[in-house]
Order: sequence, then structure tokens, then C-alpha cells
Amino acid sequence: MAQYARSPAVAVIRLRNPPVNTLSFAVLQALEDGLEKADADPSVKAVMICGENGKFSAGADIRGFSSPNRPVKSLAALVSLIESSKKPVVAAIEGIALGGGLEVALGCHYRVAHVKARMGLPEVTLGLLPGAEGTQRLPRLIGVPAALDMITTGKHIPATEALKLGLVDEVVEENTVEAAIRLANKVIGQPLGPRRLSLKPVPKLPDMEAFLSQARVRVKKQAQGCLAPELCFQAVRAATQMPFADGVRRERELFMVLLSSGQARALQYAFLAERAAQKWTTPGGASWSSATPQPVRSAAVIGLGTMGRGIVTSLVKANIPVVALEQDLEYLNTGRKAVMLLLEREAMKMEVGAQTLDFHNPARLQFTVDFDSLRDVDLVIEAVFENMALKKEIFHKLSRICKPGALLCTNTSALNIDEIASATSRPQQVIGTHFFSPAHVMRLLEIIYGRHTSPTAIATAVQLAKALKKVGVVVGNCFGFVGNRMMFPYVQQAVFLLEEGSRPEAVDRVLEDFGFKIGPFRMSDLAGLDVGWRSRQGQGLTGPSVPAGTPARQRQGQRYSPLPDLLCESGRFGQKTGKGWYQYEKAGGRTATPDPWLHSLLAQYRDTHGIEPRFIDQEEILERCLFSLINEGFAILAEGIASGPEHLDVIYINGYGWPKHKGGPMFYASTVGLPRVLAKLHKYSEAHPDVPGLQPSAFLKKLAAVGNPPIKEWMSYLSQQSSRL
Ligand SMILES: CCCCCCCCCCCCC/C=C/C(=O)SCCNC(=O)CCNC(=O)[C@H](O)C(C)(C)COP(=O)(O)OP(=O)(O)OC[C@H]1O[C@@H](n2cnc3c(N)ncnc32)[C@H](O)[C@@H]1OP(=O)(O)O
Repeated sequence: MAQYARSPAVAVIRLRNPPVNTLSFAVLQALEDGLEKADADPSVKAVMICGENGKFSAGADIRGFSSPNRPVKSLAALVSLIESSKKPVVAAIEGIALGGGLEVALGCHYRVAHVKARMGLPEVTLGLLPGAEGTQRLPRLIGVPAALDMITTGKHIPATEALKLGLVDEVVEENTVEAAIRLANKVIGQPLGPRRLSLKPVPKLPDMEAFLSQARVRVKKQAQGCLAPELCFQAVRAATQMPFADGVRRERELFMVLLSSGQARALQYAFLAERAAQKWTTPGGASWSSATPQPVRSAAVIGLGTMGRGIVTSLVKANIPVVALEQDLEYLNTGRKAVMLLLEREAMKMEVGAQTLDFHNPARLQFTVDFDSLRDVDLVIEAVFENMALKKEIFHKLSRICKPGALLCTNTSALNIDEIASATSRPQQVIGTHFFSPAHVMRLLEIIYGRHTSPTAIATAVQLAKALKKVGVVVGNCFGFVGNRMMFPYVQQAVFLLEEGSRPEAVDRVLEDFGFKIGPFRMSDLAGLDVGWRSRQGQGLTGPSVPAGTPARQRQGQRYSPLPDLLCESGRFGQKTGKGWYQYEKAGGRTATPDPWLHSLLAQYRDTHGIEPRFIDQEEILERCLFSLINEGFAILAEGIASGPEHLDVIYINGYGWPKHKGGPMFYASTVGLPRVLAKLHKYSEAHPDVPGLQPSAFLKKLAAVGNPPIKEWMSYLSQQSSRL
């Protein structure tokens, strides 16, 4: 709702819709009523619009875009109504003015912002454009380059930058509402024509056409298959080519194209999924709503390899004092240099005037080889090699040294959290924190609770993720957890496709065209093929421990491909050795080129194993890779390893390069239709009966059988008893 009050000559309209004052029908109606009341009252000489609870508005209600009664049309009309008011209207922007919220402010004649406020038009990140005339007003106010940048990236800008751009008229450190009322009183009686943005011309550039064509190339490159940035561009270009009213018509047409696109639905789902994934529960009944985190005032990181360096950097950036520990001075010095380099780079990226990184102060970042230095820290993150014996030795030590309440985290991508916890006397404080490389850049943090992990420990790890500006997703303990467990059948299918006749570059192209940042073979080369090789050796799938007489392409009655092992045996570990599924310009090189050596290995391999190569089309490549990954997702949900499909989707978008505009693997399955996914899995598993990853999971079958319910209803079809935890 919007609340109406008076401050002698100034009518005060307060947007009120907790928690972020979204522009619901009721809010828009009350705002309209407030404007009419102010217009009709001769004692009112000016109007001030502000938001409740220190926030202006987060814009339209994202949940409303999929509803048939969306209030989008009236929002544009209301912005025009504000602008045409005969009495000056001032926006008092505190906290946030985003999307439709900023468009309301653009309809106002003046804008005053608090110094800590942020503004932006993030519609593009939701697959939309600022359709309440924002694409036409903003370029008129701040010029085409700045407007195009804000509209096509959706970035939030701080008030100080907004002032420089001319987006706001005043930035204040004290009470914004009072400052806005002061300004409103001051401008009473001044002409409003020059303040009405729809009447202003778009500022000219020396060569607008050249600027626009360069900008378009940039926008296309950044879009990576997403439609909204291009349509945002077109709407802003319309502002440079047409009168305001025609530009608005064009904006509306483009908005409708986006609104009805699958991409907008997927991106809006992804936004809400990220919020839903914060609401964790465990099959044991622990939940985000009842667990309280412990404060983390200091932390330690053990191991300064690639992961440890990134984790230390993340903690320093979050302003958490860190003790970084290595096994000896040589490793410590190498690690220290690498961390300092990362931090220097991060410091350079930080905005001028923002808080600086205090990493030269030993009270904030200390390097040591002495375990005793970890005595007082609130939290330890162990980030050594994926070696169970080593991890257990470290956790045994930690359990003796660390203070009683300290949270003990292990950075692992697959190892059993319960086994690691068994080396301590406090398994309730042991938790898995699976960071993704580079750890100071990647947003995902998979948080894995073990059998004994306490709700407080989970809540503390979730709080840590927030402090590090990451998305923490809480999952149960199983081999590979969620992300890598779903990845396994995907990569396995990709390799089987090579055996049957395809090539790495063909498989990668299909998945990159689908929208993955890199395909499975490029990804394996980047991650290092030796990682999986060591793990398979450990599991007895390859190497000397495989029993004599085991068929080359079978393990425990299931299909197995020794192809990745053959590459590793030839020293081809991927980018780091300059050769893997592709060849590279040098060891450590990044430019992948198809490798004739590999093509002849594949031909030879098929000959040896009597495989008749066949042409495999794009559809089969896509379906076998994606549907096997999705199928594993259904098994994970049925086992209670994750609380909902949103959790899986958030993991894939933020940790595995799944295209956000396709909403994540489980959302994608819902758009394809579960009966179709099921039918395809049936077809492929009949053709490959020795591949368990292709056999449809019981949960998928159930959902298809009950009539393909919408994704938000899936979990209600799962009986409590199916949880294995
Ligand atoms: C029908 C025919 C029509 C034809 C005519 C065509 C013309 C149409 C023209 C109309 C065009 C309309 C244009 C307007 C579009 C928009 O405004 S789209 C929305 C743009 N805004 C955003 O993208 C902001 C999104 N929100 C955020 O970035 C953050 O939430 C925040 C505001 C910065 C706050 O962050 P934080 O403090 O970290 O809290 P969160 O946990 O993220 O959020 C708190 C809760 O608030 C919910 N929420 C936030 N924003 C929205 C929103 N815009 N809509 C709905 N809900 C929102 C969020 O989900 C959290 O809720 P819970 O999960 O329940 O806790």
C-alpha cells in the first residue's frame, strides 16, 4: 500500500509493501489515489514519494510476471501520471530503487538519494527490459552510453555514481525524507517543463551510429545466447531514433516479446530459486528457521594450493581475519606470494573510495606453519589434497588444538564427511564446504552436512557463504554430493559417445550451443584429467588393482570406458600438459584445437573393441548428456540429499556454467516435459542396458505418471519414507 500524509505544503506518499516495497496492484492504486488527492488539495504545493523501512522500491513483483493479472500496464501509466503532475514531485531514494522502482523515480521531477542507496534497472537479468518507459527516459536524463550500460547489464550503481551521472539531483548523508521535503518546498512554483524527461531530447553524440554499432557488438558478446540484452539495446536505440511516444510503443512491443519468452520465465525462476535455496531443511528436521549461526570473527585456512589461495582471498575480501597454514616454509612462501598477488589484483579491482583490503596487516592475515596458531579461531577451512588419510590426520589434530566451539570445515568435492568427522571428538562441528575454482570468483558454495553435523554448524556455514558473497546451498552427504554426482553420468555419456563414433569437438559444440560456457571435454581438460584418474584408481576401477580377466569395457557388470585412462597413461592430463582431449599451443595453453592424434586413437580403439562407428546427431548428444544428468537429479531428490529442485538448479547455474536463461537442469526438464524426458531415457536405456545412468529414476517415473505436475509441486509427491538419511 502507499500511505498519504502532509508536511505542511508537501504531500508525502510512502510506498509500503514489505520487505522491499514491490509495486503490487494495491501499491500502484494507492500511489495513484495519493497523487489525485494531492492534485485536488489546493493547500498542497508539492509531492514527495518515499518508501517504508529505508527502502524506496525493488520494482515490480517478480512473482507477478507469470500471473495473468500482472500490474505491468498500470505501472507505465502511473509513471506518466507522476510526470504530468502540475505540482513538483520529488523522490526520496533510500536503500534501493530498482526496476519499476527506479522508473517511478524517473517519472518524478527531482530525485534525492541517500549516500548508501543503490539504483539500477535489473530487468535484463530477469529476461525483460525496463518496460515502464525506462528505456526512453533514462537516456534522456543521463545520455545514451551510461543508460545503455545500466539497461543492458542491469548493474546497480551507488548514489555517488548516480550523482555524477546526473541520475539524482542531490545525495545526502542525513535524513533523506527531510532533505527531499526541503527540496520540494524550494522548487514550488518553478517551471516543470524542463524536469519532464519525456519532453527532453536525447543528448547527441558526435557519431551516434558508430557508437551504437560498437555497443551492439559488445552487448551481443556479453549476452551469451540471452535475448534480453539485445532487445534492451533495440529499445534504447529507438530512443535515439524516434520521438518519445513512438519509442514507448517500440519499448512495449519489445517488452511483450520478452515477457512471452521462455527465457524470461527461466530467469525469473532462477532469481526466486536462489532465494528458495537459502531456506534449507534436513531430513532430520533441522531448518533455517530455527537454527542460529555462531559469529565468525576469525578463520584459518589449511593448505595454500589453488583452492586454499582462493579461499584465503575470499575471507580477506569479506573482512574476516585469517590465519593461513602450510606444511613447511617452502610451501608457505610459495602460497604467500600467490595469495598476495591475488589480493593485489582484487584491491585494484575495488572501487575508488570503497573500503580498502587490509592484507598487509598481520592482525588481518597471518601466514604460519604452526598448528598452535589455530587455537583461537572461530572457524577452520581445511583445503589440502583430496586424500582421506591426510584429511583425517588433520582433523584429528584440529580436534585436539582448536577451541571447543570452533567450526571445522573440509573443502572436498567428493570425500565422505562422516569419515572425516570420525577422526575428531566433535563430529557435530564438522561440515563440508565445497568451494569451486577459482574460489575467490565462483559464487557457489556447496555446504554438506554429515550424520552428526549440528543445525548451528549448518547455519554458521550458510552465514559464512553470505559473508563471502556466495550462494550457499545445503546438501546431504553422498559420493560427489549434488554437483559432481550429477556431473558424473553427463561426462560418462560424453565419453561413451566418443566410443560410438563422435568426437570431442562435436560433443562440446552441441553443449556449448545449448549454452554451457564450456563443453564436457574442454571442461575436463581445464580441470585436469589426472584428478578423475586418481579417483578411479582409488576406487579400483583402473590400474593394477583391477582383477585379472576384467573386460576392458566393463566394471561390475556395467559399461565402463577406459578411454580417459588411456589418455592419462600417455601423459595427457589436459591443459596443464598441453594435451588432453584437445591439443594446446603449449603446456598451460588455453587454446584448444582438435587433435589428429586423438582422432586416430579413437579409430584404433573402436577397431580393437570391434565397435562400428556411427554418425551421432546433435539431438542424441544433447539428450544423452543432459537427460542422464537430470535423471541423477531426480534420484538425489528422492534420497533427500537436497530439499528441492531449486537447490540443484542453483548449484548448476552458479557452479557448473549451466545457462541461467535455461533455468537450471531441473527447470529445463520441467519445460521439456517429464513424460518426454522419461520416454527418451527409456529409449536410450533400451539401447544401452548396461548403463545405469540411463535407467529412469523411480521419482521421475512417478512424476510423469501423476501427470507432469509443475516444478513447485514435485516435492509433495515424495513420501517421507524415501529419504535414506
Ligand atoms: C499485460 C499486458 C501489458 C502490456 C503492457 C506492456 C508494458 C509493460 C510495462 C511494465 C513493465 C514493468 C517493468 C518493471 C519491471 C521490474 O521492476 S522487474 C523487478 C526489478 N527488480 C529487481 O530485479 C530487484 C530484485 N531484488 C533484488 O535484487 C534483491 O532482492 C534486493 C531488493 C536488492 C534485496 O536483496 P537482499 O536484501 O539480499 O534480500 P533478498 O533475499 O534478495 O530479498 C528479500 C525478499 O524480497 C523478495 N524480493 C526482492 N525483490 C523482489 C521483487 N522485485 N519481486 C518479488 N519479490 C522480491 C525476495 O524474493 C525475498 O523474499 P523471500 O525469498 O520470501 O525472503
